[in-house]
Amino acid sequence: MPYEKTDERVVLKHPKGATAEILLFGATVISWKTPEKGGHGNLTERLFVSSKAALDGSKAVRGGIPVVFPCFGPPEHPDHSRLPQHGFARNEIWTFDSVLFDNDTGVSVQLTLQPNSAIAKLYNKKFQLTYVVTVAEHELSTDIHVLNTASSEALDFQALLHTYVRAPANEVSISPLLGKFYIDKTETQLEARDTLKEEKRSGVDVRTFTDSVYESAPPKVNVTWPGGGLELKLIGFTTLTVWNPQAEAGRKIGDMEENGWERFVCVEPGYVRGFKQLGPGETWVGKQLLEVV
Ligand SMILES: O=P(O)(O)OC[C@H]1O[C@@H](O)[C@H](O)[C@@H](O)[C@@H]1O
Repeated sequence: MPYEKTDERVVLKHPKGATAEILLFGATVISWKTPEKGGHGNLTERLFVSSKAALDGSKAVRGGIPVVFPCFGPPEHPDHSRLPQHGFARNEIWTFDSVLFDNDTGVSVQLTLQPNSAIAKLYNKKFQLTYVVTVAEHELSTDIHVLNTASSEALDFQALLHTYVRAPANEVSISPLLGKFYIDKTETQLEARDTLKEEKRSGVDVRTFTDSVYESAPPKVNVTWPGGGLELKLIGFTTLTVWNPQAEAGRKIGDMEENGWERFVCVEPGYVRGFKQLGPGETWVGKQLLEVV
C-alpha cells in the first residue's frame, strides 16, 4: 500500500523508505522522514513538531507545515477582518480527495478545502483550495492551488506554507538572501516595522529572535548546518519568511516544548506582501519542493 488512511490522517510511503504524514486537520504535514543520501536504511525526521503541540484539532499544530490562508499574521484586508492570525485553513478539516500517482518517482495525494458553515460565519468569499503532497526518496513537495469559484467577484488573499525545518537553530545558515529587502517583524515600533531593511549577511542565522519577511524570494533557498541541510525550491511564491522566536519570544508560546526553539527554523515560502488578486474562475499555484542535501 503506497498510503494508509484513517479518519484523521494519511501516511504516504515511498518504496525507497521515505514517509510523510498528513493530518486532515489543517492538511498539516506533521512528519516527513527520509533515508540519508547515500546512506542505508535508517530514516531521519526532517520536520519539527513540538511535543506540546495539540494534534486533536483543538488548535493549529505547533510544527510540521501548517497552511496559512487567506491572511498572514493579523488580518489587514477588510475581507479578512473577522479571521484569526494566519487565517482559517490551518484550523479546518480538509477532505482527502484522491491519490494522484503512486510509483517509484513518488507517492502523491490531493486534499481539498471549500467554504463550510463555520468558515462562512467569518469569511463569505468563494474559493477552493487544493493541496498536493508528494513524497519521493529524498524529497517532499507541497503545492497549494487557490481557485476563485465566484462568478463575478475578485478574491484577494495571502498564502504561505509555515515549514518548521528540524535543525540545530543556533548553527543554521540560510542563503542566498544577501541584498534582499525585508520587513523586520521583531521591531516593536510601527514605523521601524514598516521600513524595509537590506540583508547584509551572505548566510542568515537565527541566533537571535528572528521574524523577517523577505521580498523577491529567490527560487532556490539553502538551509544548511554542520552535517546537514535542505534545499527549498519555490515556484509562484514571492516572499520568504524566516522565523525563530528564540527564548525571548519562545517562552511565551504555550504549546512550545521546553527549549523547542533550539530545534527548528521556520522557512516559509509565501505570497504575503500585499494580496494576490484572482478574477472569477482564475487559479494561483504556489509550490514548495524540499530536498535533502
Ligand atoms: O503562533 P503562530 O500564530 O503559529 O505564529 C508563529 C509565527 O509565524 C510566523 O510566520 C510569523 O512571521 C510570526 O510573526 C509568528 O509569530
